[in-house]
Parts: sequence; C-alpha cells; structure tokens
Amino acid sequence: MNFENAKNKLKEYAQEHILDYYDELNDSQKEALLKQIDETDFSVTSKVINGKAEDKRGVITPIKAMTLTEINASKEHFKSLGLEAIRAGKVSAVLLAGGMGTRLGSDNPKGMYDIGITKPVYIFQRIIRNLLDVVDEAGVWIHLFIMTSDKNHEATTSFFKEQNYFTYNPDYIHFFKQDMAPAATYEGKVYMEAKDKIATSPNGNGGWFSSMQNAGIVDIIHKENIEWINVFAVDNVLQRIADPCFIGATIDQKCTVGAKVVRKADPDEKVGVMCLEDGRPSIVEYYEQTEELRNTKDENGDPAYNFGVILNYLFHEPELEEICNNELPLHIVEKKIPYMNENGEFIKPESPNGYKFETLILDMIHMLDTCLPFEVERNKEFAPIKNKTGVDSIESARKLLKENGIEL
Ligand SMILES: CC(=O)N[C@H]1[C@@H](OP(=O)(O)OP(=O)(O)OC[C@H]2O[C@@H](n3ccc(=O)[nH]c3=O)[C@H](O)[C@@H]2O)O[C@H](CO)[C@@H](O)[C@@H]1O
Repeated sequence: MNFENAKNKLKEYAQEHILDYYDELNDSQKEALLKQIDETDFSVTSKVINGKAEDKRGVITPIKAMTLTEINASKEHFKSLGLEAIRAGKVSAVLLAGGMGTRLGSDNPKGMYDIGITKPVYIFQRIIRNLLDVVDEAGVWIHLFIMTSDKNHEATTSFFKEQNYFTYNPDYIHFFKQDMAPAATYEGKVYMEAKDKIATSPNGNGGWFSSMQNAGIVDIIHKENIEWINVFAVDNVLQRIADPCFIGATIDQKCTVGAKVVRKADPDEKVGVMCLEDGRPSIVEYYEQTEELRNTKDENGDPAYNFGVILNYLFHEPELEEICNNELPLHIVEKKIPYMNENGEFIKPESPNGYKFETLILDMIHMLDTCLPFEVERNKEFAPIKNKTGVDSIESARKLLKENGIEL
C-alpha cells in the first residue's frame, strides 16, 4: 500500500491522525506503518455509537442441559461412540491461546505460566498432558491446532520447541495466528503505540475459524477428513480435551455443537450462560448479563440461567463453513490501552482509557441450529486461571489440581 492509498483508507474512517508523524519516520518504519494500515480493519471503530455497540439481542429464555445424571445413564454408549470417531481420525482440537496473560501480570503468553510448586508445571504442559490421556486411550494422535497472535506467536512456538512439545507428536501440532484489531479512544479515534505503530490487540476469540481459513489450516482439516473440532481455552488446567463421552453425546444427539457447562457457583460468577434466544441456542457473556437474568428463578426456585460455559465447545466442521461469511456481532470492551501521548511519550494507563473490539466464539452458537449443553462436574473439569490470587486464580487452580491427584 502506498502513502496516497493509506491516506484515502484512513480518511474513510476519520483516522487520518495515524499519519501525523509519517514525515519523521525512516524508510523501514514508513513501510511498516503502511503495511499495518493496509492490514487493519478500521471499520470496527465506526461501530461505536454513543460509546456502545448496538444491542440487537432477541428474547432470552432458559435452555435445558443434558445433566450429569442423564450423562451417567448413557456413559458407556457415548464413550464408545466418541472413541470410534477419534480412532477414525474425525476429531481435532483447537487451543485458543491468542489472548494476552496480562491479568496474571506477565508479558509472556499465558500458557507459559509456571503453576508448579515443587517442580515446573506450565499451563501448556497441563493441557498437553490432558490431551495425551485421550491419545493414550484411543491409541491414535489427534491434530492440535494452536491459535496465537502477533503479540505472542514467536514466544509460544519457541517455547513448545524448547520443551520438546511436552512429548506430543510435533507432526500433529500446527500453529496459526489470529487477526488483530485496532484499539481506540472513547470517541472512536485509534490509539498509536509509537509514531510508526498503531495500537492493536487480538480481535477476540470469535475470529478463530476465519483465522484458520486465512492460515490454510482448513485445508489440513479437509485433507485429513476431520469432522469435529474441539475448541478450548488456554486457562482451564483441569479440562478434558477431545473427551470421548462429550463427543459421543453430541454425535448421539445429532447436534452441530456441544458446549461443556457447569452449574454456576453464584449468580455473579464470570461465565457466559447458555440460554435460548428467539428459540435458538445462545450464550450471554458475563459482562452483558442483566441483574434480571442473573436472578431469575425457575418453577422450582432454582436459578433459571444456571449453566455456565467453560469455553470448551465441539463444532461440526461443515456447518462452520456455511456460517463463516456471516458477520459476528462486535463486542466493544472498555480496557486499559497503552498508548503514545501528544508529546510522543509512551503511557501505560492505570484505569481504562478506551475500547478494544472483539468478536466472541460464543456468538457462533446462535448461528448454528442445534447445541447440546453438556454438564460436567466443576470440581473435576473447571480450574480456570484468570487472576493471580482469589477467585479463578493460580491458588484456586492448584487446590483443584491437588484434589484431582495431580502433583505440582
Ligand atoms: C468470550 C469467551 O469465550 N468468554 C469465555 C471465557 O471468559 P474470559 O473472560 O476468560 O475470556 P477471554 O476473552 O479472556 O479468553 C478466553 C480464551 O480465548 C483466548 N483468546 C481471547 C481473546 C483473543 O483475542 N484471542 C484468544 O485466543 C484466550 O487466550 C483464552 O484462552 O471463559 C469463561 C470460562 O472461563 C467463559 O464462561 C466465557 O464465556
């Protein structure tokens, strides 16, 4: 992209200030900035209307989940269906590791965090170990696709190499990068990180499938005749990945998606909740749950929206291709955005100073026709690490790992 084209593109979105320092840059900086302007989707900034994204939610009603009791009654059947699919090479996994580990106060990718006490136990290591349990049981390797971002790709890939892929077969590990989105002020003006660099951040975990397409990963899926993709978060060190019982239940129920859910610990727990939206399966993310939704009770006096997603979904791949051109809703999130001020100084703000733009994986559920909310025991499958201490922290995860007999 040349200077004139860049100027025109920025004008369209009222972001011309990005080129304010262009004349001061050397040739390689100029080139880098023009490339970034070319690759960045600025249209997101025009979606800020009075500081908010348009809210187009339908009518929310409760959904029924397959409960532990129901699952236990058919466990062996589900398990054998799932193992059959795995052994036929129809199942793959996607690790979402494009987010930053900022809440842990580390600049490294979250998966590199060492949660060990007497020996190093990295988050990535726990995840691979969990997947290896199924590989050992099924007797076949499972393709694992790992989503990174511009900010952590190098660090993640070198770490896996250095750790010898935690004994996983490297032929079955494939990395791909997710796309980035600009960060902006409350007025929708894109922040600069430096004179030659726009402030960008990973564009939310909703971009995982389109990023897989852009990176050519979907070609591997086709070539290998993979039908199911188990997508999961980097931060839950206890989750079962490519869980045969979960896979079998989703196949048995003829659903396009399966979503692992837990009963919420309390109405304010920071998990998205499963529901029906205009009669179709859907999820309301925690920061968008109203007081009313959190406190509604069903006819038995139990919370009506009690099934929280743990971010472990099983997608039937062909339907993802059908919906991939549909636009996912944009979520506008207030965040602390490091930026360069008008004096050219780099500032790391103490409190939120603008918006990041994200699409979320949970919005894909509403686009697909059928979803099986599949209950799992929270003490056996949900140990998310979001914070250093307190709720959903390294401390709480260590406690749960110990309870499950895992040495740290
Ligand atoms: C949007 C989403 O799914 N939120 C879920 C997430 O909340 P949570 O608040 O943890 O969601 P985050 O967006 O922080 O991260 C979720 C996962 O997505 C990855 N990531 C995130 C952003 C990005 O641009 N790229 C990327 O790969 C992260 O590395 C992480 O593995 O986990 C909770 C369970 O613990 C669920 O109840 C929430 O519904």
